Amino acid sequence: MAREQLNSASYNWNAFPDRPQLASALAGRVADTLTKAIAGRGTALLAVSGGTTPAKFFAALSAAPIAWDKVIVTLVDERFVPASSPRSNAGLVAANLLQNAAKAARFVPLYHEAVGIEDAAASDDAALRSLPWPLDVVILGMGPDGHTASFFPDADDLPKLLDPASDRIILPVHAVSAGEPRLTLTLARIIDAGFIALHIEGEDKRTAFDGAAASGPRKPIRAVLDASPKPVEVFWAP
Ligand SMILES: O=C(O)[C@H](O)[C@@H](O)[C@H](O)[C@H](O)COP(=O)(O)O
Repeated sequence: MAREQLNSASYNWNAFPDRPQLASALAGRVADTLTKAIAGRGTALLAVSGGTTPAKFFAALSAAPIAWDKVIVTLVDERFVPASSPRSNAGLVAANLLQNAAKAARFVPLYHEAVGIEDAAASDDAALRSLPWPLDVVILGMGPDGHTASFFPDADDLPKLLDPASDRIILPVHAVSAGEPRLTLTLARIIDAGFIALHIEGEDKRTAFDGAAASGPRKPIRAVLDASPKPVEVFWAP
C-alpha cells in the first residue's frame, strides 16, 4: 500500500516503502487501466519511458495476466541509436517488458535508420498516426534536471516540444545534455493520455520533483503538470 498520499491540483503523490512494492503497485494499476481500455475499445495503447528506473516495474508488468495481444506498446522517447545499442530504450523494453505474458503485445519502436533525426521524426510522425490515439497509459520518468520524456531544459526549440496544442506526435530533439539526438512524443500527446504516471525513485529525484513542482523557474516536468487536464499520478520510493 502507498505509505503517503499528498495530493495537489496537478499531481497525486503515491509513496511506497521500497522499490519492489512500487513496481508491483504501479504494474497493477497499469494492468487494470489497460484491461479497462481493452473492454472499452478492443485495444489499449501504452507508452513507456526508458532509462535506468523502469526495469523492475517492467518485469512486474510483463507478468500481468491481461489480454496483451490487444495491447500496443510504444516509447515516450528514444535515443537515436539502433536497438542493439546499450543506450536503446527499445532494447530495454524488449529485454524487460516484452517477455512473459507481455511477449504477445505489439511493439512500435521509434528508432529506424534514417538520414538524420529530422527524417526519422517525420517518418515516425506519419507512421504512428495509424495507432489508436489517445494513449490509454503513459509512464514518464524524470531526470535530476527536471526533464521528462526528451524535454531537456537545453533542448533546441523546447517551446515546440511543450506546446499543449501541437498536432504532432513525434518531434526531433537536439540537446547537449541529452547525449545523442532524441525522438520524443510531444507534450500534447502525453497529456491526452487517460492515465499519466510519473515513476521516480530515490531522495534526489524527490527533491528534484519538489523543486520543480514548486514555484521558481519552470522545469519541463512542471510544464506537464501544468498542462495536464488531470492530476499526474507520481509513484515514488526511496
Ligand atoms: O530516454 C530516457 O532517458 C527517458 O525516457 C528519460 O526521460 C528518463 O525517463 C529520465 O532521463 C530518467 O532516467 P533514469 O530512469 O535513468 O533516471
